[in-house]
Amino acid sequence: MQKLKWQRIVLKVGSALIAPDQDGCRSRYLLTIAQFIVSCRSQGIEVILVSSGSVAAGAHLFPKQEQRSVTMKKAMAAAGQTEMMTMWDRFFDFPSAQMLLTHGDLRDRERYNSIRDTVFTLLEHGILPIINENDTVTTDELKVGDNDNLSAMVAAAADADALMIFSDVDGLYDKNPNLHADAVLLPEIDTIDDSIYAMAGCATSAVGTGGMKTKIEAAEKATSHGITTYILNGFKDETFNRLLAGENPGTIFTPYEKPMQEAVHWMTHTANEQGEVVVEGSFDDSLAGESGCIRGDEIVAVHGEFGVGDTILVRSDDGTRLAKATANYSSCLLNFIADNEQSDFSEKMHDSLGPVISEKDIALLEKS
Ligand SMILES: Nc1ncnc2c1ncn2[C@@H]1O[C@H](COP(=O)(O)OP(=O)(O)O)[C@@H](O)[C@H]1O
Ligand SMILES: N[C@@H](CCC(=O)OP(=O)(O)O)C(=O)O
Repeated sequence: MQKLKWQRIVLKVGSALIAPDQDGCRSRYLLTIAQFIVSCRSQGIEVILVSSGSVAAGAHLFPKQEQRSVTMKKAMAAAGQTEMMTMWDRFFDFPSAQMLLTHGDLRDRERYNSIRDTVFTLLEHGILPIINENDTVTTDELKVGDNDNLSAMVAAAADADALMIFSDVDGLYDKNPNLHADAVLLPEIDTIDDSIYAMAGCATSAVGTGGMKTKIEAAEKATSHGITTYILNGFKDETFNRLLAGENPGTIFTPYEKPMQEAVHWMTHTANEQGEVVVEGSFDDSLAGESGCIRGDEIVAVHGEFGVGDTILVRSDDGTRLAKATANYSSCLLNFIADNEQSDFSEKMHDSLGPVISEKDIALLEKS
């Protein structure tokens, strides 16, 4: 076995691997994944597991005809999560730790930092973090909604160098292989653009969420942070043998040559904007001015409610999304400045508090 090049990897395991018969957890596929985790760790690679499957694992505890409602799925997740953790834990002779997260946690910078600290501390002590979305507490507003995107956010937070998404197909095909017999597997993707998204269809299994679309979104998030991303078939032993031999058994997405810095990546891909400011004219006029920041008197309108430190969207008055940024002023104060445009209040605020947003806290978005 050759020495693998990764230092820290995130493995994402889809529901179909956890509960292939939709009748509780099965060890059939997990045993091979667990052996892969053990092999990686024995080579000194730090592993973080993002495990889907709590809903699928818990389903058998509830009557079939009642399983459709959101409330019932939350109950299935609560019961299935314990079953799933018990199953994982049984495979290892080292400790594992459960972390249940929501998008609400990840997009709050303090909670995000706390998640990072916990992951690093667990890894330092040889404990395997096993992460899932906290389905029982999430609302539409607070959830990531699929573990592909969650795993990419986790990989970025953990500064991983590879993200491996184990699913029920060999990788990304030019069209859904479960619907088209002539679909062709794409072994390597260098650039993720609309043509790649156009190939992605929905999940066709009863337990999957998001299909290929969310896996490509995850690959985009991860590769922009310099993380090599794979989509792989977790049903096949061959996948793991080939990975350990240093080969690519599925689809590999190559990382950006110039990855985003961690804080900019978080702002772009994880933080939700709490509100927005509209600035006059183009990006070049407003953001790249001589001070490299936005001043109160350059703001045309303020939408939503946000406080100091919240992430906001900067939009130009023609609707273009220019950037995400950390607000140095609250929406309340900005509205006051906008309402008192004629006075010298804005100038005074700028002199005393500094710019509304400053260069170091801006993540530029592509012009659309
Ligand atoms: N272009 C494509 N290439 C491969 N699979 C695709 C494609 N488009 C849609 N799919 C579907 O995506 C499914 C995998 O996604 P999903 O069911 O959500 O898996 P998981 O539970 O592992 O997250 C495949 O079983 C397949 O039906
Ligand atoms: N959090 C959910 C998994 C959601 C999800 O993304 O599922 P999958 O598409 O199988 O990775 C659960 O544990 O059932």
